[in-house]
Amino acid sequence: MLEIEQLEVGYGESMIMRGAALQVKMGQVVCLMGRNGVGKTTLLRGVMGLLRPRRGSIRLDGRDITRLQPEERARLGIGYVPQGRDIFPQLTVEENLLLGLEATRGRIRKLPEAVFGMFPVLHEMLQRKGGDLSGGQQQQLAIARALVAEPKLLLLDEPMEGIQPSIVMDIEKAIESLKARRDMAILLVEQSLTFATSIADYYYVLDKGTVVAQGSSSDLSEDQVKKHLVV
Ligand SMILES: Nc1ncnc2c1ncn2[C@@H]1O[C@H](COP(=O)(O)OP(=O)(O)OP(=O)(O)O)[C@@H](O)[C@H]1O
Repeated sequence: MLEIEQLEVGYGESMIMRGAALQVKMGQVVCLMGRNGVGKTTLLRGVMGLLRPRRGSIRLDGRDITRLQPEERARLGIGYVPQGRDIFPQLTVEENLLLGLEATRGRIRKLPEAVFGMFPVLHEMLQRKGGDLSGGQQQQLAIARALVAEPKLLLLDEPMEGIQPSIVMDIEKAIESLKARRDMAILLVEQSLTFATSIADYYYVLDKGTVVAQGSSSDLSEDQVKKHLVV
């Protein structure tokens, strides 16, 4: 459903990704790994259209989206949860979630109940300001805001980073339940070997602007992690 070929993307003249190729199939959870600064976030931003690629192509369900604007990609069903719980602290939880519906341009008008099934705390805190939530709750809100638009491809940038263990478990469960539905593909940046081997189907390791290792997550071994990921 997502096919990236020979992608070159970066900032100004500095190309961070230099020929990355990867695929995510419908129903799969694919884990993007690599040392700090190798360009995992840059790749996700390229897929969302926040950075314009210099070369290469990005296809969604066979359609070339390489030149489309982020809003158009959102409308085609890409949801993006950036690193660092990018929610609006002054708006209520409900208002934050309603903003997530904007991407659908009226296709979905009501917040889907399934999101509250996944993160019940958000239902309890609907009228609270986003800024009053704990870090982990804000991350749940950021994920829920992407989910209300019912994306078919969800991009998650280190959703578990710096979050208390109980909420990490909730987020892992949410990802598992999304995977079980088999109507969504998930591409996420995550460094935890346990997560990669337990929930993800496939992994890619990035280094020096390209993919240096990939395979089925069940084959991901500690040796490979040491070889590619430990500084
Ligand atoms: N706005 C920017 N302008 C210029 N260079 C940038 C910008 N953002 C990131 N970079 C550079 O791009 C490179 C890749 O950064 P990126 O955030 O994609 O890496 P990452 O693999 O996601 O790292 P981390 O795990 O630390 O988040 C880094 O060298 C970084 O300094």
